[in-house]
Amino acid sequence: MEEKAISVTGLKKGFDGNEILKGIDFDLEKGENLVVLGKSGVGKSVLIKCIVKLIEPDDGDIEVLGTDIRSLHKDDELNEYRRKVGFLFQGGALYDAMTVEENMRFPLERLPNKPDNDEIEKRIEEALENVGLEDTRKKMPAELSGGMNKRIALARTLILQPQIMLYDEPTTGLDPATSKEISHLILEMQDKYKMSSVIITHDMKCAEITANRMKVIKDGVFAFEGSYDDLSSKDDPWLKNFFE
Ligand SMILES: Nc1ncnc2c1ncn2[C@@H]1O[C@H](COP(=O)(O)OP(=O)(O)OP(=O)(O)O)[C@@H](O)[C@H]1O
Repeated sequence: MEEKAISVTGLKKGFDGNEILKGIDFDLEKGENLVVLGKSGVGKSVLIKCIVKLIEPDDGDIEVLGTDIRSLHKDDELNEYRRKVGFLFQGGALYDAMTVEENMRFPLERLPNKPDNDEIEKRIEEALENVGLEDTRKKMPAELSGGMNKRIALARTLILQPQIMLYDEPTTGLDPATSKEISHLILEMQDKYKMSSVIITHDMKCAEITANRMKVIKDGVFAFEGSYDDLSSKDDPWLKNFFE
C-alpha cells in the first residue's frame, strides 16, 4: 500500500475533562490539499497541534510519512520532524525586530547542515520570488501590510522545503481580495513543490480555491467528507450554514 503523507486513527484529546476531539480518523494522500472545516472552538487547531507534537493526544495513532510520531522524543528528532512538516499558524508571526531578509535567513542558519552563503542567498531569493515580494528584503514587518506579512511568513516556512504543510486559518484577518491571493498562492506552492497540505479554514472561498477534498468536524468527529461541489450541494441544514 502506498505510504500516506498523514494517517490519523482514533485521535482523542480533551482538556479538564471536556473531550474536544472524540475519535478523529483521516488520511492525507501525498500531493493532496485537504481542507478541514469546522465551527469555532471545535478543535481544529488542537488537531494540528497534535500532528506537530505541540500537544500530546489522549488516545489514537498519528503516522506521518510512515513514522509513528510517538517514537520521536529527542530534540534533534523533533527538529528534523518539524522541518518535514511546516506549519503556518493564525498569527503567522514574523520576528518584529528583524528585517524580512533576516526573518528568512533565521531558519536556514539553524539547520544542522547549514547551507553555504550562496545557497542561503539563492533560497531567500527564490522564496521571496515565490510570494512576489522580492523588493521587501530590507523592510521591517511593521512596514508591510497584513497580507504581505502572511506571504512572507509562508515563504519563511517554505524555505525549509517541507514535504507537508499545515495551515491554520491562513486567510483570517485579511480582506477578500488578499484572502483570494493567499489561497491561490497555497495552490501554486502545492503544485510547484508537490506538497501535501492540511488547510484549516472557515473561509469558504479559500476552501473552494484550495481543496482537493474537504472534511468537516462536528461534535469532535468528522461528520462530512467530499469535494467542495459535493458538500455545497448537500441538503443537510447544519452543513448548508457554512455555504451561505
Ligand atoms: N492548551 C489548552 N488548554 C485548555 N484548553 C484548550 C487548549 N487548547 C485548546 N483548548 C480548548 O479546546 C477547544 C478547541 O480549541 P481550538 O483552538 O482547536 O478551536 P478551533 O476549532 O481551532 O477554533 P477557531 O476556529 O476559533 O480557531 C477550545 O474550547 C479551547 O479553549
